[in-house]
Amino acid sequence: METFPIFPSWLLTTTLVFFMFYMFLYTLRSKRSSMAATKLPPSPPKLPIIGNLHKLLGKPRHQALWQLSKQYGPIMQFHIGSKPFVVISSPFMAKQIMKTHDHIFCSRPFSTATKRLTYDYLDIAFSPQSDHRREMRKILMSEFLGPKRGRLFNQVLVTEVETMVRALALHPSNVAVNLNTLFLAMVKGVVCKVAFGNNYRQQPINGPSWEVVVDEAQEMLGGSIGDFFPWVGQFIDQISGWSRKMENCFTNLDAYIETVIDDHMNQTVEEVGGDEKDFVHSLLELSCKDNSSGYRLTKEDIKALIMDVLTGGVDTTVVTLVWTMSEITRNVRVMQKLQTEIRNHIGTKQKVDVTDITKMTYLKMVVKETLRIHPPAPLLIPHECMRHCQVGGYDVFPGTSALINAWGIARDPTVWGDNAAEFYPERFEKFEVDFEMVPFGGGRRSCPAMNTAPTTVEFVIANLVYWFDWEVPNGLKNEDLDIQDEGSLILRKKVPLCLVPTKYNREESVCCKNEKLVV
Ligand code: HEM
Repeated sequence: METFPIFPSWLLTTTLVFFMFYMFLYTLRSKRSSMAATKLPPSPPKLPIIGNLHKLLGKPRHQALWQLSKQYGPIMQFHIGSKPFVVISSPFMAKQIMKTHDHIFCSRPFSTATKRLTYDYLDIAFSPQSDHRREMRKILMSEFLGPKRGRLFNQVLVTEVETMVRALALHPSNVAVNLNTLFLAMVKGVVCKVAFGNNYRQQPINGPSWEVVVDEAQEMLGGSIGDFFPWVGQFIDQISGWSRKMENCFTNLDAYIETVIDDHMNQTVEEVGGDEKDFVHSLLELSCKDNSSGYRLTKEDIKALIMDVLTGGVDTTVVTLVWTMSEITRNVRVMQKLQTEIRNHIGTKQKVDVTDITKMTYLKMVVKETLRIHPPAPLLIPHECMRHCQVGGYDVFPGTSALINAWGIARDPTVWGDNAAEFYPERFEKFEVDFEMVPFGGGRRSCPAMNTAPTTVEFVIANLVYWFDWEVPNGLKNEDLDIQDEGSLILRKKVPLCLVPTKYNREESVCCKNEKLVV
């Protein structure tokens, strides 16, 4: 019996064969035409397995990528192992990523360390885009960086800076001070006192010191072999000891944060005191009730927020202070002009107030110029693309990470002129900045402290150059100060900054060595 009486079987078979052949041709054609329509950014030739990794060998990443961008253009496709990147090297392309397509490039890539150190992506800085992350960012802005905490922040900053200035005034004459150590103690003091109520210097944490653990965490956040070479890389992470080191680092930091939270939970209402509430007190309050968006913080959320403050807030500020002092010391003209501005402004007053800073225009230009020439995060934090889009006429697909070369863009002579490599703060008298320098990133993932952090740096620098003159030790000229850098996630001065302070004698307007300071 025939199955389809009005359709003879030979006709059915022939139709089916033709249909399948047509579908095959159609698929082939559409595949070809979609390939032809896809325009990927230019890319250096890749090697099997490692991709373009070999192109990064022997030089810091931001420098190697900047060099390659000269050959391949302001948007360049790049592979490290199996992971695709686009490297962004011009203000126009940076604007495309952080403004035009900000809603598409506002996620972050996965990595083993970011997942672990952020309590499975409960934080702000390293988590993929989500409603939870937006909520966390709002909380940090209102409870730590906003005006609510402003009074306490200024109080603590002034006290810590006065302590630092007093210590410097008592320093033996002609002996160099290690400013890296000094700045770290001061910034840590400010951040910890505003966030936790005290420095927690004495708190026991298992194993290495607080500074070592935070340093290690930052190094780990830069990525591991396993992030770029699944399977083999993860195996290497295991046998090289990286995974164990990361686990130890997490355990140490978590123990520290746990101590801070438990101490706060054990405090009585009287101990807390209305005006003196710190960041952790506020977070704990938020964990007892829904906030205006109907969200209630968990203990893990609080830990992730503290982790962001520790890993994001301390080192970046210290590095900026070190670079600012380095540049003004080696640029004697800038130092003298800055001292004149500050000393004229303060006049016969007994001290520098936070409010004085707003009127010091040259000081602001000096800090801005430092952030231009030494952006602490030279490639920012990668912005991950969430869906297909076109950037500068090229296709970029989801899962691609954008590395924005803040370091290269801010030194480009085609943008900044022939003196791009020179430390010249006066350039900002005329230059209106848009995406020509992005030391704080941009868009939804920009640094939430971009308005407050420069003020902290300005206040510290104003005090240091007001109260002291600075010299490079060992008879070297100030102009010869070594400013080599190192690092990938954070770009630091390679050798610690050691300088000799000489107290400024306000009465005689001459310098006399090592007098007691009246602050
Ligand atoms: C001079 C000091 C600072 C510099 C140069 C700096 C720089 C940066 C940069 C480059 C980013 C990445 C932006 C991007 O990917 O587009 C960032 C993100 C971030 N910074 Fe800062 N930062 C500084 C101070 C601080 C401070 C004091 C805090 C606060 C506690 C902080 C908290 C954060 C957080 C939470 C993020 C993640 C933002 C997000 O992904 O939404 N930073 N910072």
